[in-house]
Amino acid sequence: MLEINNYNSAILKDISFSLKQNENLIILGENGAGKSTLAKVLSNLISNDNVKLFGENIDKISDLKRAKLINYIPPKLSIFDEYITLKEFLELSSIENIDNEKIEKIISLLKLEKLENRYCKAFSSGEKQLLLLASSIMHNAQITIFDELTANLDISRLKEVYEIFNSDLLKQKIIITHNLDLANALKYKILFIKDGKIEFFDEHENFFTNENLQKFYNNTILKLENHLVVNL
Ligand SMILES: Nc1ncnc2c1ncn2[C@@H]1O[C@H](COP(=O)(O)OP(=O)(O)OP(=O)(O)O)[C@@H](O)[C@H]1O
Repeated sequence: MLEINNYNSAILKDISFSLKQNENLIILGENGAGKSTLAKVLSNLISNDNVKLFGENIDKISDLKRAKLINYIPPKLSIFDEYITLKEFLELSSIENIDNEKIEKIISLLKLEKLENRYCKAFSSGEKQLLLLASSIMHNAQITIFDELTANLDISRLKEVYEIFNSDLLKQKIIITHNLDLANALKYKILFIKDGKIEFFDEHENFFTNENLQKFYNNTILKLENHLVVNL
């Protein structure tokens, strides 16, 4: 259960909504709308007393407990140790004991065997995003927020990530994306933010109507069969 009440800042305006336990969410909105800022507020990277996690005020929860409850995955991997390998990164992603069997399973699931003992700093953008996904599965928080995880993934990787999002491998998920086809296929609840304000918060089927696509995307999106494509 996640709740935010009347959050205001220079960027976000009167933000209130709640998610039930295990209810997943997609956050949409144009560049600069406030999506990443909202994610940082929800995970207390921007500290506040407007968010409640499972009934408790986020700023009153200990760091360890908060890490178990919510995990923000940023758009880009930051490496503080240039000699850290993928396997070592995954070992550090566990909150509790290091589970080597789980690490091997995740490496195999995401087909990362070739990268296992290589230094993360040299990974391509897409490989770094797969590492972030693997790390989030190791961390296994109650709620994971992905900020543009799929931005650099090729089509077959995108499909694999879609399947992971569609499975129960991760618990509750909040996904920030510009990929409307992914948002449409996942069928999560939708939150659309514009200029720091929530313009839409409801079920998926009420968002992806031709009327809304016109309203929120100014005729730049076409619905072809059940897919959304950019009208170039
Ligand atoms: N630390 C900051 N100080 C000042 N302005 C900021 C700061 N962080 C973000 N902003 C501004 O707040 C607005 C919202 O930024 P945010 O990163 O939340 O947008 P976004 O919706 O995630 O965009 P994008 O889709 O481009 O990633 C932008 O105009 C941005 O320039």
